[in-house]
Amino acid sequence: MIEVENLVKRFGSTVAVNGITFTVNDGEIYGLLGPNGSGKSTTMKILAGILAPTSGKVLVDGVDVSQDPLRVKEMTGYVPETPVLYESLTPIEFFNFVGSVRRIPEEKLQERVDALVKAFGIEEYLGEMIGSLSFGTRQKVSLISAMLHDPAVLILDEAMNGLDPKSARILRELLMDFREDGKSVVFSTHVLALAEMICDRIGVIYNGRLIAEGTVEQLKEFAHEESLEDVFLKLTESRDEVLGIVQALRETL
Ligand SMILES: Nc1ncnc2c1ncn2[C@@H]1O[C@H](COP(=O)(O)OP(=O)(O)OP(=O)(O)O)[C@@H](O)[C@H]1O
Repeated sequence: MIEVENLVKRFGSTVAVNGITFTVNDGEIYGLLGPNGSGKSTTMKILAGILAPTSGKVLVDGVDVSQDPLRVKEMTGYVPETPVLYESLTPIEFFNFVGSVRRIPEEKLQERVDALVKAFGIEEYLGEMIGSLSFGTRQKVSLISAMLHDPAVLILDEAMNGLDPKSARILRELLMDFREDGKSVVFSTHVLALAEMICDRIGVIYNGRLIAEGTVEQLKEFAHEESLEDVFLKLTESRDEVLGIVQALRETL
């Protein structure tokens, strides 16, 4: 379970996260939606113990991320928006490195590496340097490394980026199993159809604030709209702007 209370993050004069409160229950996939620069990645980095909040509280299974970020990192698997990987290692060397840092018993590590590598179909790249791999394959390496220690919580920042349809489906199925096992997932995406498909609840972030929260049906009701896209555009005050831009383009082109 993840409890976020009145979270604030400032970078100098920029308020990236401005008093966000939400809870992700055990066995729940929580989607974070919001326009570019609205504060999703910053929020997720704080949840993962990567970034310290300016103020507010984050508890992961009752552990305060400000007081014990190491414990939170042990419980959490985090996939950043841009994979941070060692370019000169091969995937297998990287998985072994992650295994030793996370102190995963040898046998368990081997078992999980084998299963996840097979699931994402990257067997043929295990001996290549990570720096030489395609974007999608690097994303798979990042995903696998985040799941090796069987975390109780997964923080996935646009994790479907670059995945082909087969791998995207496999990740979706894995997330369903994750939910079934009572774990918590925070999932950001710009692909609204994907959010609709996998998220139990969605929080809409705009200008660092959580402006709406609920199931897709609740959000549609709240915004009096029929599609999640219209809900999103209305809540983030983008719809009139989109119409204006399209109109101007039509007149010009
Ligand atoms: N390290 C940093 N230093 C200064 N400003 C930052 C830093 N990280 C993020 N910001 C700013 O904080 C705000 C929120 O950024 P964030 O990356 O959290 O947005 P986002 O919702 O994840 O955007 P996107 O959808 O484009 O990934 C932006 O104004 C961004 O420029």
